[in-house]
Amino acid sequence: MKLSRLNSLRRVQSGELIMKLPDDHDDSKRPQFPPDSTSYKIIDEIGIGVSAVVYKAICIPMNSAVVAIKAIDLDRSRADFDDIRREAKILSLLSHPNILNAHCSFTVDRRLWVVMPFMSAGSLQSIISSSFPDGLPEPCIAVVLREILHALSYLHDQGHLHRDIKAGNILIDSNGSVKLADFGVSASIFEANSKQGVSISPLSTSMMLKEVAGTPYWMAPEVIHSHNGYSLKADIWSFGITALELAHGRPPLSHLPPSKSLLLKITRRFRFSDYENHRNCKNKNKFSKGFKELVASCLDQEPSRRPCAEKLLKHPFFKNCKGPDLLVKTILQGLPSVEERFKLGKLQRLPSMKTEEDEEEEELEKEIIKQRRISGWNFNEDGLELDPVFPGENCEEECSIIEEKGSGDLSEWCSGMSDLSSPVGNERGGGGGGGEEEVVDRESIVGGLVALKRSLDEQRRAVGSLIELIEGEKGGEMSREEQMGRLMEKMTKELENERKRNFELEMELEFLRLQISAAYNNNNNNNNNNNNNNNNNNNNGGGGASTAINN
Ligand SMILES: Nc1ncnc2c1ncn2[C@@H]1O[C@H](COP(=O)(O)OP(=O)(O)OP(=O)(O)O)[C@@H](O)[C@H]1O
Repeated sequence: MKLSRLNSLRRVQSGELIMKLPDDHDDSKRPQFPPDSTSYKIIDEIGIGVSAVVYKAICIPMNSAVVAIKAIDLDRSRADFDDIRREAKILSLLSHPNILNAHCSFTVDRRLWVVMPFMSAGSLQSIISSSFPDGLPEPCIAVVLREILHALSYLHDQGHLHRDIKAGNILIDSNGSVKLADFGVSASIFEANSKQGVSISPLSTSMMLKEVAGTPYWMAPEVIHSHNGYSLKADIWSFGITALELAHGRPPLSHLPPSKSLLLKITRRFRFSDYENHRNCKNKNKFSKGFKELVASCLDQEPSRRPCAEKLLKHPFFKNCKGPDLLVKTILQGLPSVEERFKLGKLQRLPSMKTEEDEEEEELEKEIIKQRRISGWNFNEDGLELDPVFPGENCEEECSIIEEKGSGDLSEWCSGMSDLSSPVGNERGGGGGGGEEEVVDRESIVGGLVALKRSLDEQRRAVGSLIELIEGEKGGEMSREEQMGRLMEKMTKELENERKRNFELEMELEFLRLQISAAYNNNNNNNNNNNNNNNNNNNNGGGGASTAINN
């Protein structure tokens, strides 16, 4: 999911938008791919996102060169027309071996087709989810991270933020070359500041962006909640999260829905300094000290303390880093093709494919949730993970719970909400009694709602299985096309529901944001009133103060 301005694409008509995106500054050097759909023949589907489908295709007039086409549904896309134009402009000015440029793009009906070089191994995210669910070997992570740092160093030098660094946007070719892709939410710091009327100097720390953009699990805390905005170092945070994603096979907090992970980042601080408490965790020797240090430096809460890409490239972690052919030998050999992986992944995503193990895991998770409330998050350098902290518990117990099952559900949300509803009173020693009662009340209500939601989910799943069963019985008579059609219909519905849910969660988040600012405003007003009272009392002499307090 990407957060960006809501779309205003209704005015885009077929054929209205045609852009050429040179992959080299010198137009004469590069092949000109035709910007019309009849020149391309789609071979296979290789990926699907929230608002786009990616195809493997050939370009007939270009000697049937293999390409990838990302077909973005303009009605569903959250990016607006200006964003798309800006992405095209940014891409056309960039030229780096670790950045994937598009050949050209144009509209076909209500879709924007972006024609790109085909990276035959697909994204690292798809590689990991199909063949390395527990993460990549460290020497391979080093190769990938170094190549991405080269891309970032180049981008940042030009004043651009990528704003969506993650394994899903890192593509690998058959020769092991690594490229950063998807500049859909990228931004130019110069552009943003000239829009805001700020005078520009490339080294100025005042070059700040304010728009919330990116994918929640990878977003830097300052992107979500800073009043001053954020800058290039937001990409360094996402780079650190990507390093964890490559190491563990998933980003931290990904067991929570995206909006909850955002909320936790707003309400909690990841305190790196506390990691010493977690020395006893398992897996502590899985990663080198150099790797842990590199990641820790990128995940510093304070953006200015995070090293820039150029400096990270000099980190000792990269000292013995191998070339991209290591990826060919270690990762690509025997890897199913991107098309095969996509088809397999599609089947695995079907609800009926839920295994008994998954269900057991859910049960255990529910049990843990009943017993635990999370009071914070720590970056655990040894375990290389963001760990939840449970109040008054020792590390070993925490770690075993985290490692067994992860954690989190609406009870965390609830504990987050209790803090949100009274942040000022709790933190500043004011507020008085009643807070605890409110938390308990809220918890029991949320507990009830959680139970209700689960029971509805269970029923939904049961009905789903029933439908599957009935469809399965008919399956013998159905042609393969019919079956695929039904499957597509079902998946489209699921996707639509997911989009609705995400939208609702975003609305909830917005509501909570408003609550926070209202709470702060109230508190400021109260403080002002108290100050005024104190001033009045001081003017009236010592006796007046006690009268005001008693009242
Ligand atoms: N140029 C390409 N060459 C080969 N495979 C590609 C190419 N572009 C995308 N893919 C494949 O298609 C998948 C989906 O691409 P897409 O850009 O929609 O993914 P995403 O970044 O995971 O989604 P989103 O942008 O919605 O967050 C990728 O995971 C990758 O495997």
